[in-house]
Amino acid sequence: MSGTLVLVRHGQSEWNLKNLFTGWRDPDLTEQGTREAIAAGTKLAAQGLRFDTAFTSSLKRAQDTCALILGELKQDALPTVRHQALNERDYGDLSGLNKDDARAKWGEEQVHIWRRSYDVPPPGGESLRDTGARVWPYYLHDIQPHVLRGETVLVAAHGNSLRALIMALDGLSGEEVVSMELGTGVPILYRLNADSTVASKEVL
Ligand SMILES: O=C(O)[C@H](O)COP(=O)(O)O
Repeated sequence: MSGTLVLVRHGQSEWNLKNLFTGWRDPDLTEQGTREAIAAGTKLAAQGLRFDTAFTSSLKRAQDTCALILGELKQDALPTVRHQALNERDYGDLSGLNKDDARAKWGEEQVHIWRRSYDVPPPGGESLRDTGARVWPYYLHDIQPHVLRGETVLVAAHGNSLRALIMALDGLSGEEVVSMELGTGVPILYRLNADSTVASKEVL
C-alpha cells in the first residue's frame, strides 16, 4: 500500500446557486458552500486524516474550500500548491449563461451532451477530454509522486476537472463517465497501491 489521495469538489458557489455556467469565471462560495467545505473538513478529521500536501486550482471557490478544510484539521499553515491545470472545464461561450435558459435555447439533450459527454466541447470551450488532457499530466507529474511516497494528499478542485481525474483513476470509458455526478463538498478518499493503481475508494 502506498499513500492516500482525497478529492473534494468545492462547496456551492454563488453561480451554482444562481444556476449559471461557471467554468473559469471566479465566483465566491455561498454561505451554504462554506458550511459544506467545513463539513468536509469535519468528516476528514473524523477519519483521523492529516494532510502532508494540498493542491487546488487558481479559482477562489476551490482555494477557499481547501483552506476551510485545512482549517478544520488545524492545518491552516500547510503549504498549498495552486495551479490552473486543476481549474474547472472552460465552458467557453456558455460561461455566465443560465443553464435553464440554455436548455430553452438549444434543447435539453444538447445541453446535457455539452455538460456530461466525454468528447463534445461546448461552443468555444473544453470537452471533458480536453480538460483531462491538462488534469491528468499534472496529476501524474505533480500530485501522484507525493501519494506514491506514502503521503496523504488533498486535492480541492471542480466538478469536471475531478470527473476527468476520476475517469482515469477508475478506468472509466467515455460512455461510463456520462452518468458521473460529483456533489459539492463531498470528499472521495482513494488509497493507492505502490504501483499507482487504486487499492480502495470511499465516498465520505
Ligand atoms: O462550471 C460550472 O458551471 C459548474 O462548476 C459545473 O457545471 P456542470 O455541472 O454544468 O458541468
